[in-house]
Parts: sequence; structure tokens; C-alpha cells
Amino acid sequence: MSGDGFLQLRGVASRYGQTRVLKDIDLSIGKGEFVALLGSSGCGKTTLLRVIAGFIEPSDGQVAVNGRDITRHQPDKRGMALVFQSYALWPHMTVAQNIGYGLRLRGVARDEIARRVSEMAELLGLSGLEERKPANLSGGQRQRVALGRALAIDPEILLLDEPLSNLDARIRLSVRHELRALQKRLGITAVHVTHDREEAMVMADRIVILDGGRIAQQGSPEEVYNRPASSFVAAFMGAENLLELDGVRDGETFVLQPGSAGEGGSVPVAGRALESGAVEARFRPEAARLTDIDTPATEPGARFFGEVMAVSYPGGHWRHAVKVGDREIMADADRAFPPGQPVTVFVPAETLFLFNTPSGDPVSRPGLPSETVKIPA
Ligand SMILES: Nc1ncnc2c1ncn2[C@@H]1O[C@H](COP(=O)(O)OP(=O)(O)OP(=O)(O)O)[C@@H](O)[C@H]1O
Repeated sequence: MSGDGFLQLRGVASRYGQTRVLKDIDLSIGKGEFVALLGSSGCGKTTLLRVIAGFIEPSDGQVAVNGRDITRHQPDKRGMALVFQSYALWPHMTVAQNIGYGLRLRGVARDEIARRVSEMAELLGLSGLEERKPANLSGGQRQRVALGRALAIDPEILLLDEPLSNLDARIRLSVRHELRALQKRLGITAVHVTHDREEAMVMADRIVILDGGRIAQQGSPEEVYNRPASSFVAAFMGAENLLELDGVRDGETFVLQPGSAGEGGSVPVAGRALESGAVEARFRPEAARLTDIDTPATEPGARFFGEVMAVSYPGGHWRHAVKVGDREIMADADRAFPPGQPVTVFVPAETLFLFNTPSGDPVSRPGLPSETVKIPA
């Protein structure tokens, strides 16, 4: 999925000295689209945002806005505003002076600045606080001042670098929704850097997942969550349980072979690029159904045999650590299975993510209890 190309990156690469941080970044963002750059620490999110903002010149590739190449334009000539995690407000200035700062730098007339500041204060729920200093504001209010300062210059593109991560958890949830609603209302194009999966899911139209400086996958929140393109993306999107299995493709059905995990079952190929051989199977704890040993499968999916190692109650369900073959997985259930109890773990086909391992070689395992259940797709 890609936008209409309002903001376009073509073949962007960046390096710090000899270290390549970004490679082959092709990204097309539509006008008014909210895109989240998501990835673990050090994957290059901030570097990419800074390349877009113009604080870092890419070692290769091009950045264009509305068809115009801006790769070598100064940051203040790009029609973009950047909001940081640290707010970066001037402590000696009032809320009004902070919001009006960018306008003053641009030589805007005093009356116009006053008009714009009061418009921003109104828009961001800061009316009445204009004469306060940042030290006398809450974290959420400070972040709104930083946002007001960014929006006051009327940018075409808003760049957000983890702007919510200094806020406490409860405020973060409400500011997320405020920011998203404001972005839609103003029709502004936004690129938001975050390492928080849920934040990206609830705020963005599109999520771009970075891994080691490359785009691992991009798509709507629903796409990347339910149809991860790789084992890395599946794990990053919460399917952290991993089992290594062998499978045989039989037309449009992928049959999992018996092995050390006691696995068996079959899943529809459903458009996936799956070949016979070794696969990594990934699934979320909440996707697994835990039952007494030998409970038969009644729908397509995979069945594993295991032993409960530990049980806890994080709220709403019981979470179990289960030893399956030589791996430990997490599985949720609405009742507690005591440690030591043998169990069946069933993962329905649509929630089981399968990826051929790079070599394609069968995974070797010691033989343990196993069963194959072949259910037609
Ligand atoms: N000025 C610099 N000089 C050398 N290496 C740098 C510099 N800035 C960043 N890096 C390296 O580049 C890589 C990408 O950094 P970047 O800040 O873009 O990652 P990130 O995904 O935003 O991480 P985080 O979520 O931790 O902020 C990291 O390995 C980092 O150590």
C-alpha cells in the first residue's frame, strides 16, 4: 500500500561514518496521511525522520514533496515542523511566546502572531494558560505547547519523534486520540516515529516497520497485524511464540509433520509463499487454546503437546508458560492449568503465521510424542 506520493523517498540511504544506518528506503506518503515509523531501538527511525526534516543529508537517494526535489533544501525551507520527545520548550518564555517563537523567527507581524497564538491555544485546549512558564505546566500541557509551536507555522508536514513517550501512561492514551483527531481535522500529513506498537496501531493510517535500516513491511494496522510478511514482523507485532516445524505442501494445504513438539495439523496455504521444508511457526499467546491433553482438533490449525511450567494472572485471563518440545511458549486460557499438567495447545489456522526458514532444510529434532491431524482446507 502506498500513498499518492505527496511526500516521496526514493532509494534513501544514510550512514554515520562507515556505518550504514538506512538502506534502500522507498516510501510514498499521501497528503493528509498519518504514517507511523515503527521499529526497535537503533533500527534507524529517528535517522529517517531527520533525513525527511533535512537535518541529515542522505548519502544516497532523494526526498521530494509534491513532486519537487528537496533533498538539499534547508530544514526551514521544507514546510515541515518537528516535535520532539523532550518538548524542547524555552523555559524562560511563556506559553504564548513559545507558541509564537517560529513565527517571530520568520518575521511575522506582532498582531498576526498574537492572532495565531490565540488560535493555537484555543485549538489545543491551552486557553487561559498563555502567560504561564513551561515549568508550571503538566507534561501533557507542555507537549501541547510544543505541538502548538509546530503547528503555528502552518506546516504541510508534521514530523513527530516519539512525542508522547515522556507522558505518563494514562495521559498518553488521551493525547494519542487528541493528536490523531487534530491531524485529521487539519488535514496535515504526519510522520510519527515510535517504538510503541499499540501507539502506532491506534494512531496511524499506515505503519512502516523498520528492521536494521530497511523497510521490513508497510501496510494498514490491520494488515501488518494479521498478515505479517516475515517472522521478524510477526514477532514485532506480538506473535512472539516460536516453534520450528517441518511441513509438506499438498496443493493448497500445508501439512505440519509430527515432531518434537508433538505437532500436527494442517492449514490452508491461503496465498502464502510456503514450500515444503522447515518452517518457523509464530503465534500470539491469546491465539493459543489450552485444553486437557488429547482434546481433538475440530477445525484447521495446529496441535502441540506440552507441559505447564508456570501460571500467572495478568488480568482477564490466565497466562501459562508451556514447555513444547525444546521450546517454551506462552498461552492464555480462561481457567488456570496447574504447573506440571500435560496440555494440548491448539492454534487455529488463521492465527498461525508460518514462514519457511531461510535454508529450507528440515529442522532436526529428537523424536517425542507426536500426532498428525490432517483437516481438509
Ligand atoms: N550521530 C551518530 N553517530 C553515529 N552513529 C549514530 C548517530 N546517531 C545514531 N547513530 C546510530 O545509528 C543507528 C540508528 O539510530 P536511530 O537514532 O536512527 O535509531 P532509532 O530507531 O530512532 O532508535 P531509538 O528508538 O533508540 O531512538 C543506531 O545504531 C545508532 O547508534
